[in-house]
Amino acid sequence: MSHPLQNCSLFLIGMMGVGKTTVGQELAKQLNYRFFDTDNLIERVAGKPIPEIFATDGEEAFRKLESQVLGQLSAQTRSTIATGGGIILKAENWSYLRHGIVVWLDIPAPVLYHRLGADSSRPLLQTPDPLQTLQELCDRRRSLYAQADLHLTLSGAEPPEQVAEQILNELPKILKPKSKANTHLN
Ligand SMILES: Nc1ncnc2c1ncn2[C@@H]1O[C@H](COP(=O)(O)OP(=O)(O)OP(=O)(O)O)[C@@H](O)[C@H]1O
Ligand SMILES: O=C(O)C1=C[C@@H](O)[C@@H](O)[C@H](O)C1
Ligand SMILES: [Mg+2]
Repeated sequence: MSHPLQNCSLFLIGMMGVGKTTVGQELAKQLNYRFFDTDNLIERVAGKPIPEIFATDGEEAFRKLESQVLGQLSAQTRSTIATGGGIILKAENWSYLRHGIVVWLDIPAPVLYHRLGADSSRPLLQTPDPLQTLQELCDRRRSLYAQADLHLTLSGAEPPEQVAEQILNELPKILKPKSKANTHLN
């Protein structure tokens, strides 16, 4: 039976710690899709971990690599792609994200803080008050994340399998009305 996705790729966006990597892997398993992670590919291209890229080359250089990696991935079909939390910052990146369906995972900042704990692999959170930084980043980025095709508001208590199922259940709602709406327009 063909899935309504029709081989289209899924891009997961959202703040660091929302579970883009974890849920992306689960979705790939359920859909029999390939899985890619921009953060992981950036580290492979640069030959060093993200905190080191930020420390030695700067955020600007990281963002450049991020766009390059996303541009290459946008040519892929049948893939779930976990993106970095800041992928939504550049307009250029949206032209790549629009090659697939964009899903925003949205979890309150305090839950993200609890999840990430003392994880030092997120350079933007190396501040005196990481919870406040997370909250400010969430607030500043909200209108950009909101450009996604699908918005999942989660409490953070849902296991990854359930989040993946919820995405798959909601996809037909955003895929079908599009063609129906077009028919109504004629
Ligand atoms: N649904 C979930 N329930 C509980 N814990 C989760 C869930 N999803 C992810 N986690 C945990 O939260 C942490 C962050 O998850 P993950 O790395 O998938 O987030 P991310 O969105 O990819 O973050 P980043 O943008 O920094 O790459 C991990 O420790 C992961 O095991
Ligand atoms: O939110 C962000 O800007 C980031 C999130 C991570 O996924 C990494 O891409 C990097 O740490 C930057
Ligand atoms: Mg990730």
